[in-house]
Amino acid sequence: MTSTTTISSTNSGSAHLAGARYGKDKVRVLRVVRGEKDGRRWHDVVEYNVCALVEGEIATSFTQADNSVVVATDSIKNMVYYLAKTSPFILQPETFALHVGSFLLGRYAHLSKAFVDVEVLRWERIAIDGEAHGHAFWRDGEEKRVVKTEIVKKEKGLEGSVKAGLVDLLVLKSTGSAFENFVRDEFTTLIEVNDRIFSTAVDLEYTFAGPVSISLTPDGKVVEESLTKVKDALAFDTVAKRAREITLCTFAEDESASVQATLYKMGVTIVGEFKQVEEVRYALPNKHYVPVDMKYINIDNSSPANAEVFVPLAAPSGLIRGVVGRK
Ligand SMILES: O=c1[nH]c(=O)c2[nH]c(=O)[nH]c2[nH]1
Repeated sequence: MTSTTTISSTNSGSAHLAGARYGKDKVRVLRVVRGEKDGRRWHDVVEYNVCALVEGEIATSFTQADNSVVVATDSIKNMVYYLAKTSPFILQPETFALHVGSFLLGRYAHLSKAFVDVEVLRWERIAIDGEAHGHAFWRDGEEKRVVKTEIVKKEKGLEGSVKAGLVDLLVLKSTGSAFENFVRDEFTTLIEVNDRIFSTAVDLEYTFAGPVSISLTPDGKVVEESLTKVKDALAFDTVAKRAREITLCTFAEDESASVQATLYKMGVTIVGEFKQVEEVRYALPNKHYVPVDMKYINIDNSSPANAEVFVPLAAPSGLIRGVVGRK
């Protein structure tokens, strides 16, 4: 049996377009900034995955097949490349994201909001005899720095809000972690341990206080000085570096009573150190490593003191989320 479906503008009933946003995702770009240091080549490279979406007076492109309001996603991609070449902020992902969004809104009167996310891939300088190389890099793991921006058109200029953080920072400690005194009832099979492996893939997001203002010239050009001001005021790179250090240091040093308790300490430290950070959010999967039961060969590999051989459990994993805000 064959069936056909007819879609016409008359059969929408009480349905309506409740939201509309579009753009280009996974715009992959590597930028080289060539320079010199002490008479030798000194290059900076960044590799970004950019997602740039817009909202505005675009409803008719959905409801009436009206493409006259559509800036092609292909053109949005080309604008990302254009700014990767020309933006003075290309090496600073938060400001670059704000620049891309502001550029789109400044250029097109019918667009009112932009959502620009950037993932930063880790290219670290290769060290030769302890000295950083000028133009050779290695991929230092799959961890990514992430940036999420929202730019909104206001009567005068633009307002931006910024969240940033990191994902997939894999960590493991072989002691200094316990889990005791939890609820015990007929569903409890887990034994209490005062020493266990703690491993997680850190997903961290911090929200900057805002919104920040970004200026446009009367003909819609982004005033770069206004972006410089935002960059300097919020110190994006310092926060990124310290938030990562605080996460690693707290993870390593804390005598952890639980993932929950360690997460809270990390968040409190970041909020305490940076007044421009309003909120810190972590999602920490508890990547379980289970001691192998070796009773079959009369070996104790299970008690915390003797557990040395472990099996990583891919699934299930715990998942602990927490948000630390400012009072
Ligand atoms: O740190 C932990 N928190 C939990 O909530 C939990 N639940 C569990 O089974 N193991 C753990 N570990």
